Amino acid sequence: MDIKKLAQESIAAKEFAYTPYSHFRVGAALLTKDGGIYRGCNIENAAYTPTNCAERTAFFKAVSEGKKEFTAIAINGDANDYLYPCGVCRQVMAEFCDPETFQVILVNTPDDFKIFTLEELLPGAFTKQDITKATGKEL
Ligand SMILES: O=c1ccn([C@H]2C[C@H](O)[C@@H](CO)O2)c(=O)[nH]1
Ligand SMILES: [Zn+2]
Repeated sequence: MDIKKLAQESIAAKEFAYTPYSHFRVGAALLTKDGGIYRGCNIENAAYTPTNCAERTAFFKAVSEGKKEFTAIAINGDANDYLYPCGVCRQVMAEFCDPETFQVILVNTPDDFKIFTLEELLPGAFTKQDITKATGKEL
């Protein structure tokens, strides 16, 4: 999968963003290990806190359809700059992705992006391995 294509998908994913409060649209394109792409957009709410970020929308769509292995996510916001995922979304990524290899691609334009590993963005994340260590239970 070429990065430019995933970057374009993240921009296209903003189309259905539901943002009557912030007017700030975010799109994400999540690449599965088997080459599928799940798009996500942010979905806001009058009560504010139920708002779902684009990144989590993409993850939850994929997981709800049985996908649990991912290689990369591209993210694009309306800011004309790189948009870094929030802490909650980083933690959701850590649940499903290998921190050393999963690529987080911050898209400014299809030709202008920055790539980080998840480990760089959320070093030492708390994961199910920590629970296994503490309880001896394989999860
Ligand atoms: O990484 C981010 C950061 C923000 N937002 C959304 C949440 C809210 O709808 C709007 C303004 O914070 O942008 C995302 O979807 N992803
Ligand atoms: Zn988020």
